[in-house]
Amino acid sequence: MSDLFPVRLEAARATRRGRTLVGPVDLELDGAGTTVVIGPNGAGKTTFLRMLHGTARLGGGRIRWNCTTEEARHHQCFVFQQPVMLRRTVMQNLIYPLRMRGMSRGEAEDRARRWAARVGLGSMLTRQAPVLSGGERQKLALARAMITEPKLLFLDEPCASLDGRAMREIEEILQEARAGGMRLILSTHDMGQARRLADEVLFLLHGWLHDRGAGPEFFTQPATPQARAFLNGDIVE
Ligand SMILES: Nc1ncnc2c1ncn2[C@@H]1O[C@H](COP(=O)(O)OP(=O)(O)OP(=O)(O)O)[C@@H](O)[C@H]1O
Repeated sequence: MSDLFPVRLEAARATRRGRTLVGPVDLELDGAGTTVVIGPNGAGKTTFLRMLHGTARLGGGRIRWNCTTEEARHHQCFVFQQPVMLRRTVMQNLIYPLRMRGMSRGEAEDRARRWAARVGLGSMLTRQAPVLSGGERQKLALARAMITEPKLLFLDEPCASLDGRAMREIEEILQEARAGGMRLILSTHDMGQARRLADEVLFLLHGWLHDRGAGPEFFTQPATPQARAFLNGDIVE
């Protein structure tokens, strides 16, 4: 299997009913670290992630992975802001993607136990997923995505419904995954989280990639006045 990266977006546009929601975007992303996508409400962060993942309609331009699109999709997972759960137990939710990939039940259950413990759901394996709290569901969604060891993980506002402690736990898991070589692309409204996690920042505004920078520098020296205003907490129009 060739690596997924670099991935190149060439005038890529996400459209819906003839309307451009994001783009055109020209961008090359390489294969290491964490890219954090920020921007005001409605700027297009979710749509941008979905366009890269292949679940938002590409209305123009191209996205070229360093392998076939099929291979690239096979090695990536997406954690949605409102995770969709099977109406089954935590254990069944965790083993499902592994069983789909042909893993034996015993091996899948072992791995599910390890991951449940890792995200703090070790005592909830027999609980029905729909009765979990928002934060627990978010952790289950993360574990269910990471359990398949994707090379690339998209996360849309992964900590939106979490308290401080849960957020720290999730960030630790993400940092570990990154250290282990998993490529992360995530959106967040939380600038503290963006600073803690970002190797690279993409700033979107009105569907445009407005600014881009390496993590630490972006936060101290954003290139555009709009990004500066956004980081200052001003209203950006
Ligand atoms: N399915 C859809 N149909 C029509 N318009 C859509 C659809 N999904 C998103 N949009 C529009 O596309 C634009 C970008 O939305 P998107 O959810 O990607 O932004 P966002 O930056 O993730 O927003 P937020 O921070 O509020 O989650 C918005 O104007 C939104 O209303």
